Amino acid sequence: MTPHFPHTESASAELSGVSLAYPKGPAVLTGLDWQLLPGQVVGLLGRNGAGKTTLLETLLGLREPDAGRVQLFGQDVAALDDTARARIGYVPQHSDLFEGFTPAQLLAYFKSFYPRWNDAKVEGLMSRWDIRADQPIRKLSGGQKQRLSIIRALAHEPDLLVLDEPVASLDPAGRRDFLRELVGEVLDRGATVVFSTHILSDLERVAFNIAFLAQGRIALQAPLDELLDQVRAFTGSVTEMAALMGRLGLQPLKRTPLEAGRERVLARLPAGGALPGGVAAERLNLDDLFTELT
Ligand SMILES: Nc1ncnc2c1ncn2[C@@H]1O[C@H](COP(=O)(O)OP(=O)(O)OP(=O)(O)O)[C@@H](O)[C@H]1O
Repeated sequence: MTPHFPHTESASAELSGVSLAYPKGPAVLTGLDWQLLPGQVVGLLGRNGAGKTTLLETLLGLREPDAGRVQLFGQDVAALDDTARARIGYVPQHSDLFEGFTPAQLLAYFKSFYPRWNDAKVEGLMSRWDIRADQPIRKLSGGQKQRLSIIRALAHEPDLLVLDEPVASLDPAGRRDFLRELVGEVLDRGATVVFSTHILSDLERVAFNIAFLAQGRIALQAPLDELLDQVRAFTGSVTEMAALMGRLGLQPLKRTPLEAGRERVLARLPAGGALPGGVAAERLNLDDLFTELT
């Protein structure tokens, strides 16, 4: 189920024509367009090195693109005012928490920066996620540090929450609880949550939007249940495939040449669209989609 929020609200994040290459390095983002709306939970999928971290850092204004425009809450990311800044929460892939602080000291420190801070939420999560507030952070396990970093990012109730591989060091129970919390954020307040992950099964638990990053662009973004329902693989000769795509009015998402002049074409049927009789097509699961689209 996709929650609906008023259309008048502007995108939480909007990237247009964003390109970025590292000095002497590869082109990572190549004319990328992306829009994140209030009320969306978006899982960002891409292979190792596809540029997920680079994309999230660029979205947050931590990296300056070579070309294109990044706007958060309708403001240019390079010139965000303090109010807009306070609406962002970020959990980097490797959090640098102050190891000598206790969690209580760390949270008190961050609290001082934000006009809004939900103490009840912090206390609830600290006890549910089993983090002692009064021992030095360096004594926490990797998973506990990651949870603390997530609590820090949720505490000021951000309208845009960006998490880079947040579940990597959480155990399966921790991941499930964490995902529930994320979805709660969205349903409660219409926040936007975007996170990168490699763990496909996590995405299957909740009706997330999935964005596939490949060749420097968002190849496709849609609610997972729609993708599983609508994306099909067709196989036939190149001429048959071209005729079929034309007849059905479909845009190929991916074409893979096969032997003997045949090809496999991935395309997305329109919502509620049915295939005409006699046309065979294969459904894909999330693993297949990941392999084909990233
Ligand atoms: N600081 C940097 N300088 C030069 N090249 C970089 C830098 N950071 C990343 N890269 C390169 O840019 C590409 C994208 O890296 P990035 O970390 O954004 O990918 P990713 O999708 O997050 O990868 P992973 O899933 O492995 O975390 C890679 O080829 C990487 O080697």
